[in-house]
Amino acid sequence: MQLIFVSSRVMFKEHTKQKEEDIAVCECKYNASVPDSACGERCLNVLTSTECLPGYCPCGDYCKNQRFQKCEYAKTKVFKTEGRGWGLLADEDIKAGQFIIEYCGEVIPSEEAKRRSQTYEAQGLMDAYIISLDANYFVDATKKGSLARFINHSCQPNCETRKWTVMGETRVGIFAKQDISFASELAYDYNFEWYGGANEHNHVWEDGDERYTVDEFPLYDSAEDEPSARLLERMTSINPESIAMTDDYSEGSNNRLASALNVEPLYSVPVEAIAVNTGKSEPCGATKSFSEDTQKAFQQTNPIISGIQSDSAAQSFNFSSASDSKKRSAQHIPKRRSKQNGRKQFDAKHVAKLFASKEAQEEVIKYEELRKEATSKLDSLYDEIRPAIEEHERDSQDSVPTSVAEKWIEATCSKWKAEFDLHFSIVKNVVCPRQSATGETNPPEAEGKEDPVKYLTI
Ligand SMILES: C[S@@+](CC[C@H](N)C(=O)[O-])C[C@H]1O[C@@H](n2cnc3c(N)ncnc32)[C@H](O)[C@@H]1O
Repeated sequence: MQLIFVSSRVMFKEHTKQKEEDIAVCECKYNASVPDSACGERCLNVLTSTECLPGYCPCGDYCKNQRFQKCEYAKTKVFKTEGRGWGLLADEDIKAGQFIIEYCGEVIPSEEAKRRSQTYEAQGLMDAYIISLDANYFVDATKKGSLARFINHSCQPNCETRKWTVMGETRVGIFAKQDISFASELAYDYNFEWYGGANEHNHVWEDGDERYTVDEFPLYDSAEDEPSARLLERMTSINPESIAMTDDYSEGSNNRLASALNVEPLYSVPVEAIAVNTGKSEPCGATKSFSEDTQKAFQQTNPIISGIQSDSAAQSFNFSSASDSKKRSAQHIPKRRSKQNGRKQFDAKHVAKLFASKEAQEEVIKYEELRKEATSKLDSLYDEIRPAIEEHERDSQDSVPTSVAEKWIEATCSKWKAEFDLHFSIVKNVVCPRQSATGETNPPEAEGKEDPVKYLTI
């Protein structure tokens, strides 16, 4: 399996041989009477989520810190769930913290992930199998992957994803969050609650897609990080379109089944060998079907699973993987900003002149000023927090400090609000025109006799 995994990397990403001086060598000494001595919890490499390299670890063959390399997986089995397509269950008792399986697939750069996600979406594939790996790469388990691709989402998961450095490269593993008993369904939190719903704009694949208005919008990682009700209220009231959800989720199940059967596993388990547990109801309750909203949110997004939860993310905000493709790349941030700046703008002063009433003109100009102010505040805030964002890029971590993310949300919301107010004011004055002093509803001197109504489409 490892070989295939590596070869799949070669398709898009050269496997770079680690330089000798970059290899992390721990200081453990194997002691037969202390089993944990050979790279257990206190091993320096384990503490930094880095696997020891065979031939370099002082504990030699006793080293216990090569789980990805040696594919030390727990026993698992694919089964048919009710309403969630295929799922994966524990085929033995699993201990809390235990490495269960690596999330294998084709390692592809973000541009390729973007292209594929669009293709899968166009093909009607509703299941999401693409997850972010690091700043620039994604793992696509749609066509080739390990059994980890069958693990479903749960908001009360018994597993979690963790990133490890193995031979100098980042890899993603599924780990038990708690003791898991035999026959329990495995599940982790896809962490997408902000992905497909209110933050559908984080589906930022389309460079030319002007539907989405927010750049570098930090996402919340866990319940502890929930934004204040005030912010949420502002976000949803300002951009109601972004939470509009459509489509019926149930249609996805056929595609799910087809895709499960078409899968080309990297794993050596033939698909026919998959145990199909049709008669059984949900084995453990760890995974519930998505709520209606979540299902719709899922369907609305392209097939990309949201970000991998990093160990350190507990008190931090998390960028979603979908948005990661752009957000995480240092080159992308300025590019996106210039795109944002180059977005079709309109001249509010010119629009204001089209109104007959002085009050209407003043109101539009006032809101235009407020919009400019909010935009420039957001721009200067960007410069202020840029080091933190870039640090995040370098680390390839999923998190930026909460304080930075909060500031960003606040400023972004203010900008949204200012834009909304401006647009609202124009629409209101077009729909309910105030009369000018001369009793006219349109300005006699309107340049070129433009129709103000056309600005409604701006
Ligand atoms: C990584 S796949 C998981 C395996 C998938 N169930 C299958 O049959 O191949 C992710 C997809 O499974 C479905 N899924 C995952 N968790 C779910 C849940 N709790 N309820 C409903 N569908 C779920 C969604 O379609 C999602 O895009």
